[in-house]
Amino acid sequence: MAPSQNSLPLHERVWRRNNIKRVMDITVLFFLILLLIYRIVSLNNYGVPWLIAFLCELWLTFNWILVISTKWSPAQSKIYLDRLLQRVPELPPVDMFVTTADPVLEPPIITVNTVLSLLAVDYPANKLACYVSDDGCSPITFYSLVEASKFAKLWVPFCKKYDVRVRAPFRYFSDDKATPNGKNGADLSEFQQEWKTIKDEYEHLCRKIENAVKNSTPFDGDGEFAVFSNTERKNHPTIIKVIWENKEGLSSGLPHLIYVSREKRPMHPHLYKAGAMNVLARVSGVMSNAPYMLNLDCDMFVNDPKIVLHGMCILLDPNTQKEVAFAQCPQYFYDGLKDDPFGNQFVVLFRFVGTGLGGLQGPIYLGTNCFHRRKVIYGLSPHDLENTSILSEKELVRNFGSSREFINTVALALEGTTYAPPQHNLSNSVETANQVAGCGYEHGTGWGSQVGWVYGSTTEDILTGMKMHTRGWKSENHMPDPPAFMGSAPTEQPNIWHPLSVSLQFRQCLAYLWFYQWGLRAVPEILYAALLAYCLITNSQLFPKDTGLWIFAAPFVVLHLNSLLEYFETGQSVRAWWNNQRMSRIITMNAWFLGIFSVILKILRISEAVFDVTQKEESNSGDGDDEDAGRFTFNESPVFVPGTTILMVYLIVLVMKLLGLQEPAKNGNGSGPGEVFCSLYLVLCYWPFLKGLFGKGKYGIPSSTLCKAGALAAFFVHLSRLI
Ligand SMILES: O=c1ccn([C@@H]2O[C@H](COP(=O)(O)OP(=O)(O)O[C@H]3O[C@H](CO)[C@@H](O)[C@H](O)[C@H]3O)[C@@H](O)[C@H]2O)c(=O)[nH]1
Ligand SMILES: [Mn+2]
Repeated sequence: MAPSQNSLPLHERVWRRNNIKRVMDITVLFFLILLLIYRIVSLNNYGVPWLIAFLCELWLTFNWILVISTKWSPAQSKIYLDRLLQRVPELPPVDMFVTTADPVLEPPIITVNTVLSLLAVDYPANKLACYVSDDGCSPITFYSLVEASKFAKLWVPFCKKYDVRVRAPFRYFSDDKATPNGKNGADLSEFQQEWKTIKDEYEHLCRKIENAVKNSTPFDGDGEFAVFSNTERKNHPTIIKVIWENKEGLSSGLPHLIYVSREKRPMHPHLYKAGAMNVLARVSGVMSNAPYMLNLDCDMFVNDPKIVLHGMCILLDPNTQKEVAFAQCPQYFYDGLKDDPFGNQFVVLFRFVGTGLGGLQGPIYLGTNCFHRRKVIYGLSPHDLENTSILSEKELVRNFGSSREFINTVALALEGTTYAPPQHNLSNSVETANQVAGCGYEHGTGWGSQVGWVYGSTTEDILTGMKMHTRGWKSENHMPDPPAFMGSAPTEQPNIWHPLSVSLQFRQCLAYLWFYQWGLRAVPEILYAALLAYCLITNSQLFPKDTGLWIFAAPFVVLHLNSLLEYFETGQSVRAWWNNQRMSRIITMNAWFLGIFSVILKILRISEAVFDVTQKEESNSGDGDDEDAGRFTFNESPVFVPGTTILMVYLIVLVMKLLGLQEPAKNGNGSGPGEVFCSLYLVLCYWPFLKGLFGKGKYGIPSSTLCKAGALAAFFVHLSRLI
């Protein structure tokens, strides 16, 4: 019997065939095991260096097993939008969150674009509310949003009328061609007329915001902005402003827009983004209490206007209601530099590890581009769903805090019986919202541990997602083409010191490090590099010279071929592959290596973690002919010391080898082609540093770094000759 229309799923997991990849992966594993056996068998002849090499290779093999297991059965979700539209008579409300933290590092115009792209999504506007959390407590950000909401009254109808795809105006207008999206059969000249008007309006908006940024104190004591006077970023009361309310509840109108700056007091912990998200959860709870949430960082924008509908296909599917906690879209960046010189695009990572996780319990939560269920954020686990008895009043207060009004909305959200938001207008709930956004509200409650975004790490996203997974929820990948969301690509080289200078808890750190397959690999990688240099200096062997050498060459070749194929499969160039290959060596041996250090310092309580917000840029010039765009820049940060040291050691070693300055080999076992090849490979990886040795200004390695690295390198060479 054919399934009735109503039992057809709204979404499905589609498994990808990947037998060729499996064969390749297993081949690599086979060679790695062969190599380990070879090492053990011949250990007696070579002593300690081979033992260390064996341990490093053991680690690599272990890591590889983890990788294979993650990638083994990739799956992706396929959604059926038409079924959703036919079947679901009433779409549920969705609350959309944007976080921003610093009006300087995160220019308001970027946040404005994120917000505009959200306000313009294809979804009944009376079901949407957009909340912007501003940890910068900036009147300029507020002002920009007020102005943006005025512009939105033109922008949103324009987008919908002409079915504009990219609804972030700075991206839309970066393409100078005024061509409509076709289908609507619109009158071309009418379109061009409107296009021109809207473009002018957008430029006007940009100018207003720029001016506000320039004259930084124009708002003192002035009406709406009075609340911002006498505030400091880290010391101010809660500020909540309803910038726009869709009072008539028009589905074709504009979604609500609410500005939220949570209370900050010097003695209260800031709790970073997780703190901001939890305040957003509560504030939206008392205002619109939508059963679903979408959250975006301020530098992401909607790239597919149907994305909220997509998200609902996954979360409303009757088959997943009891299983899927969240739907995660990848974090792609537009306008990355050609061939990804800094290896920060992660296309291959999302494609292979992302889909791999998609075939397991589901992708990790990336902190942005994600749809959540409110009740899961509130700590519900799948088996609580059967268990209809809802938490007692006392338990609710213990977990969620003492606001009665808020507790009532929590009870509704947990029951999930009704979509209906509280029937009142938003301004009536501002007072309660102020209360639940206070910095003392969470004291003694379950926020940050039992409920909400998890505290204790600035990678709150991974922890929060992990918590849901450990409660038994699944998650789904959603990777439409074109991508659902795009971010402003860091066109600078990544601030490679940043990832681990944040406060990671150790176990969380392990999970995080493993996931990106860098992290702890810094230790064996640095060891291996040191060992190789040592062997060349002392003219001893790390690799066999006879036919045994192929046992080492084979996994090296297959491993590289394997990853090269992944780049081809995702439509990238050899160059992009090599850049990423190189960057992963550099990042591992520099940033992660120092990161491990900082974690150790943190464990020993010697240093406190710091968190800085990543600099965001509004770039829309993707021109690849800017020669310096892909060039590495250096500064005096300690992060460049290990890399410079390694490069210097290898240059010394290669010169020694060339000039025959090595010690005479003991019993004829001198270093040979294997060692030389690997050294050349490493120098090639460090090419940007080599250029840095000769570069000028910010493109050159500063002399203090050169001195430190030089001293370390000389010390290393000397030490190697001693032992
Ligand atoms: O105290 C803070 C710090 C940050 N943010 C916001 O958090 C977001 C992410 O911060 P960003 O500096 O962009 O960090 P990234 O390292 O680029 O972010 C990645 O890593 C974070 C931590 O794992 C995730 O939360 C993000 O979603 C993910 O994009 C931004 O919107 C910030 O405005 C706050 O609201 N309050
Ligand atoms: Mn970011």
